[in-house]
Amino acid sequence: MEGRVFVIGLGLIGGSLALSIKAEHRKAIIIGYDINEEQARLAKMMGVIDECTSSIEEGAKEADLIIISTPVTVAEGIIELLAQIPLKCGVIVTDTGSTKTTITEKATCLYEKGVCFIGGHPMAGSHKSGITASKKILFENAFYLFTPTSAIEPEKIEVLKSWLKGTNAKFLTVSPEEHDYLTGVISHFPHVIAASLVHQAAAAEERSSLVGRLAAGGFRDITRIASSSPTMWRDILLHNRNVLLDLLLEWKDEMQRVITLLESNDGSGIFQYFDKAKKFRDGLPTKEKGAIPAFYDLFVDVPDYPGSISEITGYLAKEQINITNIRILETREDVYGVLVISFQNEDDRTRADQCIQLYTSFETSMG
Ligand SMILES: NC(=O)C1=CN([C@@H]2O[C@H](COP(=O)(O)OP(=O)(O)OC[C@H]3O[C@@H](n4cnc5c(N)ncnc54)[C@H](O)[C@@H]3O)[C@@H](O)[C@H]2O)C=CC1
Ligand SMILES: O=C(O)C(=O)Cc1ccc(O)cc1
Repeated sequence: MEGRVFVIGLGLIGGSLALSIKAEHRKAIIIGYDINEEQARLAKMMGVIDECTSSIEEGAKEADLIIISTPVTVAEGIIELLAQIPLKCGVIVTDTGSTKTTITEKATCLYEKGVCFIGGHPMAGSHKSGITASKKILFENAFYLFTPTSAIEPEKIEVLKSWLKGTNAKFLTVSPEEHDYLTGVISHFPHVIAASLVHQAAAAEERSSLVGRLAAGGFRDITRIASSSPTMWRDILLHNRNVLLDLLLEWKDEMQRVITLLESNDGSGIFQYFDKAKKFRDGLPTKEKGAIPAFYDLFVDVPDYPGSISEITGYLAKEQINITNIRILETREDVYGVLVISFQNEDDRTRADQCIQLYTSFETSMG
């Protein structure tokens, strides 16, 4: 497709979308704006956008597609601003916010002006933020949810999907309310819990300084999302307040059940509690990319690890398999270390597993 795409908010998501749009639509011109001039300067320097603009008014007026990829409460103000300035006839405005009900309500001011707004949420990302974390393949195989109102013509949704084809995401349409409930359960609430686990460990560290050292492995992994942007998550919580308040009350009941099981020394009840959770979790799809990116980790038992690491990375490089992270778990220092190698996707992990098995005699597992 040809035309002008205006991206407002040049962070992880805005940058990644700009890259995937440009990859698919070579002739499109991508214009970017960020309140943080350094982000905008970097975006231009990295070739993520073709041009920078110094105001939303300037960037918006000739745009065929406007993508708002700022924190959600900021997006509300930008929608209001867009409703007050001249826009090109036929323009499509979309956003990438993690919440949809408030934003869709806010966008009424655009519909009233005859401007098409289609709420969007590419459900992939990272705990990292900023333009430097952006990448073209971020949304590959991820769900991309749209929340158009009934007033939106289906052809407009098709045009938006064509613009976003290069994301290689799986497009789905849901209502804004269903969106906020689903993401509340599988994304927003887990972020609250991850932060609360970290708070608990931080408080425990007052009692024993060993907490931090022992938390380095598994605990650090399961609380990774607590390292996400506090600004972004504050805004998400404020937008999805009602869903989260309900979920927190349900969680309190859930914790009360565990307290009761423990107080009554109910071994069979405790077993059931874990067994039911295990069965549900084991039944979750492994090949789908959910809202919270999975860890595509490969565990390799490595004796005498300094030499083994370069050997393994050498084989992976030879097969052109990209590694996103690598670390050692020192379980039994004297005999073995466990090398944990993280990959971008399932395919890379499977290839890496086959590669290591082909070239070495190290034991591997998917964890
Ligand atoms: N981080 C993630 O994993 C995901 C985030 N989202 C949503 O996408 C949106 C963007 O998130 P990220 O890219 O991760 O955040 P980010 O922090 O990487 O980027 C946001 C950018 O917006 C800019 N910004 C803030 N106020 C602005 C304003 N008034 N005008 C112009 N630019 C402004 C910031 O300077 C920053 O560069 C958020 O609404 C978030 O909820 C959606 C999917 C995944
Ligand atoms: O980094 C993670 O695990 C995330 O949770 C990424 C994420 C953040 C916000 C979204 O709306 C969707 C995905």
